[in-house]
Amino acid sequence: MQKNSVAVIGAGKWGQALHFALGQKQKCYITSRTKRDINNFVDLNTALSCEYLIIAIPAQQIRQWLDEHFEFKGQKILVASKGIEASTGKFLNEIYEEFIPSENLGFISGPSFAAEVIKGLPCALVLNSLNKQIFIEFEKLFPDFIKTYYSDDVIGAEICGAYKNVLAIASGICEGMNLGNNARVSLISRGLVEMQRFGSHFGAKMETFIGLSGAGDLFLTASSELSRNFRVGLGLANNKTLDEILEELGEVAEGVKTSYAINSLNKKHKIYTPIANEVYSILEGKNPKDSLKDLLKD
Ligand SMILES: NC(=O)C1=CN([C@@H]2O[C@H](COP(=O)(O)OP(=O)(O)OC[C@H]3O[C@@H](n4cnc5c(N)ncnc54)[C@H](OP(=O)(O)O)[C@@H]3O)[C@@H](O)[C@H]2O)C=CC1
Ligand SMILES: O=C(CO)COP(=O)(O)O
Repeated sequence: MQKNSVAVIGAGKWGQALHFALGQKQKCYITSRTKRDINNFVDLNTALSCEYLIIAIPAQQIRQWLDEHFEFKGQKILVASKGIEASTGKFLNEIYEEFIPSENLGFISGPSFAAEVIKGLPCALVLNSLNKQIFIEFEKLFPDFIKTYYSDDVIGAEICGAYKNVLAIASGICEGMNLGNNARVSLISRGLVEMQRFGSHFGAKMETFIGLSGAGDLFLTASSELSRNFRVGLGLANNKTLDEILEELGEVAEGVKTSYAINSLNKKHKIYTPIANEVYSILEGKNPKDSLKDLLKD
């Protein structure tokens, strides 16, 4: 293992933004499935030999990627994805822990559009780990324009990062239906309560939901067309098919698959999640106008 070396795995929008950010203080390698003309782009084996890895591949692809490509050699890992595995309902920390000891793992959360980070605009992130030493070591790698906070509420951060994407779809639908500011903010506020109810079932801490990981990332994603998930909602309200929307997007919108994961988890654990239920039903073909009526009377 190359001591003190840093690599990002996954050169999508977020991977490239993190590569830019981490490249400010030290050399930062990047690798991806598709070769790209980016500074310090290396092959996967070179990246995997680095001591510090930041992994930014979509949630649904993580298990297969870890299974086929990853070998644990003591690397310290920061997970940058946000989502829940649809086929199993597993949170990303649960998947990673099948391959890597939890003391080597950290999870990034908080409001952070890649398009702004890659311009060097200021932002604040939370680095969540059961092992504070992971935070101490990764914190030093981040540039001055990013303020980092520590939390040990890994499950809380995972749930916030995943759930807010589903709520962003709901908010985009609300915007696309021209329901007005009152409706959108009511939806976001009740969404926060719903996300916290879901999270507390799995042992997440209350304070995580009112901080950067919860309210912070939810307010950002559910109120801006910079969000891919919000744009999925706009498309659904405008009667586009999901296939058309995802084709136009050309990037991952994690809230779609995460809606399916939440739908099975809330049925299994009997958690009251009316907004996520309606997003799932709309993805399955329900008319958003009928969802609105049901949400108002429920
Ligand atoms: N964009 C943002 O603002 C933020 C995104 N995130 C999260 O980061 C994650 C990645 O998002 P983002 O980078 O924006 O998504 P993009 O759609 O821009 O990129 C995803 C990248 O993942 C790689 N990839 C896809 N499938 C596989 C696979 N099977 N094996 C290996 N690599 C694969 C692809 O690499 P290749 O092109 O080389 O094939 C692709 O470029 C998501 O979970 C997202 O929610 C979190 C915070 C902010
Ligand atoms: O997670 C994000 C910002 O914090 C990005 O959200 P989208 O994936 O909806 O663009």
